[in-house]
Amino acid sequence: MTTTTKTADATKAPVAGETVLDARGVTMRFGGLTAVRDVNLTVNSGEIVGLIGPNGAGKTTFFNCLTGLYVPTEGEVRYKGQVLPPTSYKVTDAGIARTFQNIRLFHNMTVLENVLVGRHTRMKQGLWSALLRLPGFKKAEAEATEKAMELLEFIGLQDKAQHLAKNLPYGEQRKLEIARALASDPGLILLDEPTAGMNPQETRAAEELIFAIRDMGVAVLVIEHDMRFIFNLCDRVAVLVQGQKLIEGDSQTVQSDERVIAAYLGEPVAESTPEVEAPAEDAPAKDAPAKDAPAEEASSEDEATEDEPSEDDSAEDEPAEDAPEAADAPESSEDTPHDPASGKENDA
Ligand SMILES: Nc1ncnc2c1ncn2[C@@H]1O[C@H](COP(=O)(O)OP(=O)(O)OP(=O)(O)O)[C@@H](O)[C@H]1O
Repeated sequence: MTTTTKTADATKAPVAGETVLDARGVTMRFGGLTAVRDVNLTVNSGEIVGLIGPNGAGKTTFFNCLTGLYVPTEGEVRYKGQVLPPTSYKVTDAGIARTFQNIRLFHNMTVLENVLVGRHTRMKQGLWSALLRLPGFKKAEAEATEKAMELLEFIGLQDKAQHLAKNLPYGEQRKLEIARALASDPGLILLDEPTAGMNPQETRAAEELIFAIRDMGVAVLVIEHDMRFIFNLCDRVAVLVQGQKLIEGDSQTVQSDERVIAAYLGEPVAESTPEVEAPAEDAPAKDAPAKDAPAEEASSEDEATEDEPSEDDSAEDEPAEDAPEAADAPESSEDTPHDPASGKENDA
C-alpha cells in the first residue's frame, strides 16, 4: 500500500490530547428495546479508539447516534466542546466523517467522482455559480479535484481514478469509502467494520492506512469484530455488551477481562453489570478474546454492485422514528443515495 501523509495539513493538527468526541449518557431506545444504554465515550486527538462487542451489542446504533442518523433518546454528543446538531450533514460539516458497515459507493461513478462527492461539504459555491460555471466555481472545482487526487494517492488508488467504483476489488472499495470520508476534512473519522470481508493481507494494509490517518491528525473511532486487528491498532478499547459499556481500557486490560471473554464466549452477562473504567496496568491476557471472538461475519452483506450507494442495509439505518419495537426489526429497503460522508436518514 502506498500510504503517505501527503494530505496532512499542519495548520489543522489538533492540540495533543484535546477531546474531540465526548459522548455523554447516550441512550437509544427503539420502542421497548434499549439498544444503547447510558454510554459515555471520549476520543482524544491523536487517538485510535476501538469499539467492540458481540453481535447486536449496539455498536452501530451508537455510531448512528454520534453521526446524527439517530437522535439519541437521551444523552448528548459533543465535538470539540460543541454539542452536535442531530442532523448528519451538519455533523459532517462540524468535522466528523464516517464509513458504513455496508459499503456505500456510487458504483457507476468513477473512483475520483466518488471522492469528489465527499468533498462537496467543503465547497461553498452556490447553484448558479455551478450552473454558469463561474470562475469561482471552476477554481473550487480544480482545488477539489487536486485534493481528491491527493487522497487517492494517500490510499494508493491514484492510478484507478478514472475506473468505475464498481470495478474495484472489494478491499479497494473499502479504501475508497475511507478516502471519500476523508475528503470532508474531518477531525474524527468513524469506521464501521473497515476490514469486514478483507483477506489477511488487505487487513494488514487497512491497519497501516488507519495509522497513517491518525498520523495526519484525524482521530479514529473504529468498530471491528477482528480482535487481533483491534488490539494491534487501538490505544483504547471500549466494550459494549447488551447496549452497555462493560469496560474501557488499553488492549491488554480489555483482553484479560473475564467479563469480556465471557461475553464473547456467550456466557450471560449480569443485567446490572456496571460500566468500569479499568486500570491500565493489568496483566496481559493469555486467553484473549481474539481467539474466541466470532469470525468476521459481515462480508457477505457487503457485495454491493448497483449504481447507487449500496443500501442493502439492515435496520441499523432506519430513521429512529420509524423504528419498530423489537430487536428483530424488519430490514430496511431504502435505496436513496446518501451523502457518503454522513448518510441521509435523518436529514429529510
Ligand atoms: N432501527 C432499529 N429498530 C429496531 N431495533 C434496532 C434498530 N437498529 C438496531 N436495532 C437493534 O438494536 C440492537 C443493536 O443493534 P446494532 O446493529 O447497533 O448492534 P451491533 O453491535 O452493531 O451489531 P453487529 O456487530 O452485528 O453489527 C439489536 O438488537 C438490533 O436489532
